[in-house]
Amino acid sequence: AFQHRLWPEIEKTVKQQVAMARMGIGDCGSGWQLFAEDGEMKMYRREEEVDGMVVDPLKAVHVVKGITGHEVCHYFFSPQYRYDWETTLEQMTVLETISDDTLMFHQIHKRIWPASQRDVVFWSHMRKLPNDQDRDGPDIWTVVNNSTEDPDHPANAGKCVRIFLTVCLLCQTRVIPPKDGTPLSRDNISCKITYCSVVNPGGWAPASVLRAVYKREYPKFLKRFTAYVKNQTKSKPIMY
Ligand SMILES: CCCCCc1ccc(-c2ccc(S(=O)(=O)CCO)cc2)cc1[C@H]1C[C@H]1c1ccccn1
Repeated sequence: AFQHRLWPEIEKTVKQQVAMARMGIGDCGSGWQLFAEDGEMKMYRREEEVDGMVVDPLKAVHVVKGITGHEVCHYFFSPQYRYDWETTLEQMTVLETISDDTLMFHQIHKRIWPASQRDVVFWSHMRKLPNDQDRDGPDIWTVVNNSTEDPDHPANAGKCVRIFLTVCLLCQTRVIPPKDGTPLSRDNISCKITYCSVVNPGGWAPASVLRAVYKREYPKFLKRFTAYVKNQTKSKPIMY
């Protein structure tokens, strides 16, 4: 297939991000601290600063009944649904359709007082991965979003401060076939979701403001997004 200029970077980043997402939290010695918990959802962060700016890596793990990894990645990747679940989104533009599973976006997010408004340009790639642990187990699906440059959208040219991010959504479907051999239903499936993100807020913002924003926004985002996928899929055939 035609090699897009970004393809080598996409390949490398996807492999790297999937490997990191698959690594567990490890023991508390690994620096991950649990900062939010809600039922099956657990959110961890590491406190890290680059040039005095908070860039705390985040890792969330969640198990959601009744949906598959393919469905979670489909609704996360596809632009037509994003305004339904991404509450901090003010504007989203698809800059380029690189292939049917790879898009480039420009997003302007709502201003969060007292910080200035942010925007981001990133490529987004969705992929099915072989389940190398359990050969005949269901596939693993992932979406990786990674900041990139776009000559038509130079950083910090307008009113927004450009942020930089790397996000990996890794989904493993679990199927527990019913004993009595009846056909599979959504009661027999669940999805283990691992969401990893590192956001560099671009221009300076007070560490206390950023950490408060993340503490509020990330749990809200993951709960709202997964509830959205359950609602969208509940009366549709299962997409494996
Ligand atoms: C002073 C705040 C500076 C940072 C503002 C900001 C910008 C982008 C983002 C962001 C951009 C993309 C993604 S995604 O996972 O790729 C999905 C596609 O939208 C995710 C989060 C986050 C935040 C921070 C609000 C915080 C926040 C945290 C989770 C969700 C929403 N908002």
